Amino acid sequence: MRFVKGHGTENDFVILPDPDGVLDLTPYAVARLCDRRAGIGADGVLRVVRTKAAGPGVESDADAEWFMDYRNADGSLAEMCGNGLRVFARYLVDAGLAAPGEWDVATRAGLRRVTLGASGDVTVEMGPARLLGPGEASLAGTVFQGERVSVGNPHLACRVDAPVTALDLSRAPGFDPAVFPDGVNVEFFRFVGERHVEMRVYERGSGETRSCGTGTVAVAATAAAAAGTIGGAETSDWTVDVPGGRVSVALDGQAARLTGPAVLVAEGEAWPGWL
Ligand SMILES: N[C@@H](CCC[C@H](N)C(=O)O)C(=O)O
Repeated sequence: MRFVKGHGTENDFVILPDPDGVLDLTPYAVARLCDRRAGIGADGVLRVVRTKAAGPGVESDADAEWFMDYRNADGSLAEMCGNGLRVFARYLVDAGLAAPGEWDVATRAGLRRVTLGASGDVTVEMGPARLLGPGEASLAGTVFQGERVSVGNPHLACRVDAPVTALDLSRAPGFDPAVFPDGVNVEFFRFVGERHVEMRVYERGSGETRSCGTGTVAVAATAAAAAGTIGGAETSDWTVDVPGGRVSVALDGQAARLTGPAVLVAEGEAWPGWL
């Protein structure tokens, strides 16, 4: 099994080229690949498959040649992955499977437009960030109030006043499964300047990661609402600092564009029989 390793602001992925959809990618295989001691190590897997070969549940006539089949490190499926999509697009261009420019990628959350050159940052149209009202999560006995946000996948963006480095994210935040029946990605963010926030995230299915693209959009939308710059015609550009680097989020009403790096670091072959 051939693989490529890449990351977007240190949210890292094992990329599995599978253009014709022949791989039997079980949750067990994903978890083994993502294992940082016994496997290759990653926050998730990006299977690169032609939309028409992607199988049940994916519209084969979708107006996109490629489907991003994203899996969390524990093997679970997720609807969307913003950092993963930048890395996915960079892989397609570097591998000669797509030309630099603008085109759509199919995801479980629908089509997402990517824009990229032959090198450099990648921009992704993230679709709407829907603010769904208040919610809460607990961390080491402390309850944090936040905003529930859908960016295709579920988020809870909690504003804090202290530096986010002070938080203990070694354990999963607690939440009410009746409020989040499909689980939730929990972000903690703090304003550090005008339209500038820092955040940390505990991802559903992957644990604490060094960045989460959909999470940065959830945070920017929540921060913009707190600052009174969302919901109207007004646009706002946000800088989001994460442990793995920095991304920008441009908001226009509910629409969001995420821009940031996408880096491919290695390619290889899984040892025959290992999985
Ligand atoms: N890291 C991703 C989000 C991956 C999916 C998430 N863990 C979920 O289960 O919804 C990103 O960059 O958006």
